[in-house]
Amino acid sequence: MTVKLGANRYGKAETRLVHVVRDGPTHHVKDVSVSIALSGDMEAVHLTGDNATVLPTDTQKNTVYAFARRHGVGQIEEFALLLARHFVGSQRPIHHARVEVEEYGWNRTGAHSFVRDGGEVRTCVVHHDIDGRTTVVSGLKDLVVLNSTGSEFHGYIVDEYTTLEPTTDRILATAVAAQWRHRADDTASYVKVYEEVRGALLDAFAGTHSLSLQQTLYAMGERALTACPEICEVRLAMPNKHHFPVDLSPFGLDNNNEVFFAADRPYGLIEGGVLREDAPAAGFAWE
Ligand SMILES: O=c1[nH]c(=O)c2[nH]c(=O)[nH]c2[nH]1
Repeated sequence: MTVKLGANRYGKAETRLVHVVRDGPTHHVKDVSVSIALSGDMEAVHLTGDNATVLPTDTQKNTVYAFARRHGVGQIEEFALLLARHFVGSQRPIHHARVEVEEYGWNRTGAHSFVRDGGEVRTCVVHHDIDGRTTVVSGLKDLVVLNSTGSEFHGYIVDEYTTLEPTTDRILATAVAAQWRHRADDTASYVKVYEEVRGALLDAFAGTHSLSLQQTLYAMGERALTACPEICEVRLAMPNKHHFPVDLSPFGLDNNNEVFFAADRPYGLIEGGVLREDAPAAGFAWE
């Protein structure tokens, strides 16, 4: 039987880059996912394992981060063109580059605070029993927020397995899942409460200089309870969406907290409730 190599391509998929442009206290963020597929003289690597024409996918990923530092991201079409031309122009065996970029939009909620466009889900869970007892819990999930500064994390336990470096300036990002228990089932407008809680959560996230996501969580719950007399308890679940500064020193570039790898997993998961001292018993509200 004779066979031959068919169509092929290879590259680094879904490099998650967050680029923070610091314009004094006002920051701008570009949040993109870059997928590269290269093709060309790739017979030998497939047939004999000779890697002489292979630009490693790891290098492709590094190029994305280095180009962000060097040129900025700008319009995604321009960034994609820059990368595609670079790969084909700099490596003779590479004849074709496909560069796909997805950009995730962020709306400003403060000088260095942002909320992700759309995607947020409104929720509720109601119980009612034969004895006439009723509970209403409303909520939201997938409310993705980011502070590009104003977040520190240090002073934690250090044991023989700790490698995390303390930081006084990191990105703090999370997808907020919040649920709030209505004091009674006579809330006049659930939409109004929703808008107020959402606003309070966003304000507290943007306005809290954070020493931990736990502290920010508590501030958000407290702000929601202060803003809305109709509710008596807030429960929050917030994944710590880690953003790691990329080490660009091997490419002769500095990284002043501007170019980040946005990791999707694993993530810290911070959960907690805040309730009024005089909150009525929850009963089956959270079941
Ligand atoms: O805000 C944080 N809380 C933690 O408990 C934690 N743990 C960790 O590794 N990073 C962080 N960040």
